[in-house]
Amino acid sequence: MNKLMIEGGHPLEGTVSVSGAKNSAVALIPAAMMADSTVTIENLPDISDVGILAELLQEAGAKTELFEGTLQVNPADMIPMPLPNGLVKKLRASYYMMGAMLGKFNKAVIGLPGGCNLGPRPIDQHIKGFEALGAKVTNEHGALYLQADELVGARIYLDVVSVGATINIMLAAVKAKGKTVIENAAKEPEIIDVATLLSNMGARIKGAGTNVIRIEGVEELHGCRHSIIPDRIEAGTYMIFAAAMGKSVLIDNVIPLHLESLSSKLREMGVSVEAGDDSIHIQSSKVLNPIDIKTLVYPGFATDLQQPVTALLTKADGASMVTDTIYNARFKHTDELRRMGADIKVEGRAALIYGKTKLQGARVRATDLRAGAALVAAGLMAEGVTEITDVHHIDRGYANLEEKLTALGAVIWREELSAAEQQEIENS
Ligand SMILES: CC(=O)N[C@H]1[C@@H](OP(=O)(O)OP(=O)(O)OC[C@H]2O[C@@H](n3ccc(=O)[nH]c3=O)[C@H](O)[C@@H]2O)O[C@H](CO)[C@@H](O)[C@@H]1O
Ligand SMILES: C=C(OP(=O)(O)O)C(=O)O
Repeated sequence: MNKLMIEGGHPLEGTVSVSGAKNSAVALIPAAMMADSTVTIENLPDISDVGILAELLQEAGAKTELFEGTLQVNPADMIPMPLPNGLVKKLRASYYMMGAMLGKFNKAVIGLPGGCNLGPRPIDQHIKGFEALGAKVTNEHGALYLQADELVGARIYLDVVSVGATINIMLAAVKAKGKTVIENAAKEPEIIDVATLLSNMGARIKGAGTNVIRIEGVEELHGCRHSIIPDRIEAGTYMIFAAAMGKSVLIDNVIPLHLESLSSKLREMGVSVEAGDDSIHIQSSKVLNPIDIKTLVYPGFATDLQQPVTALLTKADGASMVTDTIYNARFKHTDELRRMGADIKVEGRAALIYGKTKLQGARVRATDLRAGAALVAAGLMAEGVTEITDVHHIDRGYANLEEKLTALGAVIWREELSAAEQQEIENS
C-alpha cells in the first residue's frame, strides 16, 4: 500500500495535458462487447477502473489488448458469463455490464456495483428500464439476474435524471426490437460519447445530449475505432489546483464548453480563466472571493468537482456555501480538511466554508476518489508536508497524477506505507 506525500507551498506553472474521460471510458469498454468484431478505443486514461473493466471482459471470454492508452476488444468468443462477485465490486461502472450483457445475450448475472461511497446510490431506474424492455430482473444474494426471451423497445421515463441509467438503458436497447424512447434522460457529454461509439458500431440513436433519446433497434453491431473525449472532471480538478496555486497554468486537451459552470464560478472568485479552442488558461489571484455553489446535473456544476472546490474555498476571503443536490453524503472530505485546519461546518446537504485559512500539512485519508482530489488541492496549498493514505481511490480517476503535478512544479511523491502504518489503517 502507498501513501501520497505533498510538500505544500510551491507555485504551479506550465502546461498539463488532460487524459481521456473516466466516465466515458468505463461505459465505452462494456459497449465495445456488443459488437461482433474488434472495437478499438483510443485515448484511454491510465487509471485502475479501465484495467478492471478490461479484465471483466476477459473473464467473459473477450480478447483484449491494452497498450499505451489503446484498447482492442475482440468480443467474438464472449459468453454470458455470470459475474456475481470479485472485480464488479471494485467500481461503480461495472453496472454497465448489465446493460451490455443483457443487450448482447438477453441475459446477465452481475454483482451489485461498488464505487465511491457517497450515501445511497440505488439503481432502481436502471432496473425499471431493463424491465420495460422485457427483462425479468431479480436480486439474489447481492447479484442481479436479468433474463429476457427477447428485448422489445419501449418508452421509458426516468424518475431521476441518471447518467448510469441513461447509458445502461441505451446499451440494452440498441439491439432491442423496434423503437425505444428514453425521456428525462441525462445530458452529460459522456452520454454523447457512448452514443457516438454505438452509432459507429451501427446502432441508430438520436438525441443523445438532450433529455429525449430515441433508439431504433438494429440486428447487428460491428467493430470500429473510437477516440474518447477529454476528462472534464480531471480538467476541472487541474483548474482548481491552478486557481489554488497557479502562477500561469495551461490546461490542454479540453473541451472548454464542458467546463463552463466551473469557469464562471472561478471567475466569480477573481481567477483569470481564458478559454482557447481546446485549452483553458488559468492565472490565480492573490485575493479569492467567497462564492456559493450548488451542484446540479449537466450542464450545471458537477458534483464530482464539489469536493476539490471545497478545498479551494478555504483560501477565499470570507464564507462560502457549497450545496450538493445530487448526493446526500458527499462531505467526508471535510473531516479530513478540518485536520488540516479548515473551518468547515456541514449542515444537511450543505458545507459552510469559513475562509481564509492557512492550511497545515497533516496525515489524512482519501475516503473516496474526489475526496482524494480535494486533499491533493489542500496539500498543494498547505504549509509543510501532507500525507494522504487510501490512494487507491485517487488511482481510480487520475492518470499519472504525480508526473503531471511534478511537471507543473509541485513537490509530490509516493511512499510505501510501513507495516505499522498499514496496521493503524486496518484498525481505524
Ligand atoms: C461511472 C460514472 O459515470 N459515475 C458518475 C455518474 O454516477 P451514476 O451514474 O452512478 O450517477 P447517477 O447520475 O445515476 O446518479 C444521480 C442521482 O440519481 C440517483 N439515482 C440514480 C440511479 C437510480 O437508478 N436511482 C437513483 O435514485 C443517485 O442516487 C444520485 O442521487 O454520475 C454521477 C453524477 O453526475 C457522478 O458523480 C459519477 O462520477
Ligand atoms: C463518483 C465518481 O465515480 P464513480 O461513480 O465511478 O464511483 C467520480 O468519478 O467522482
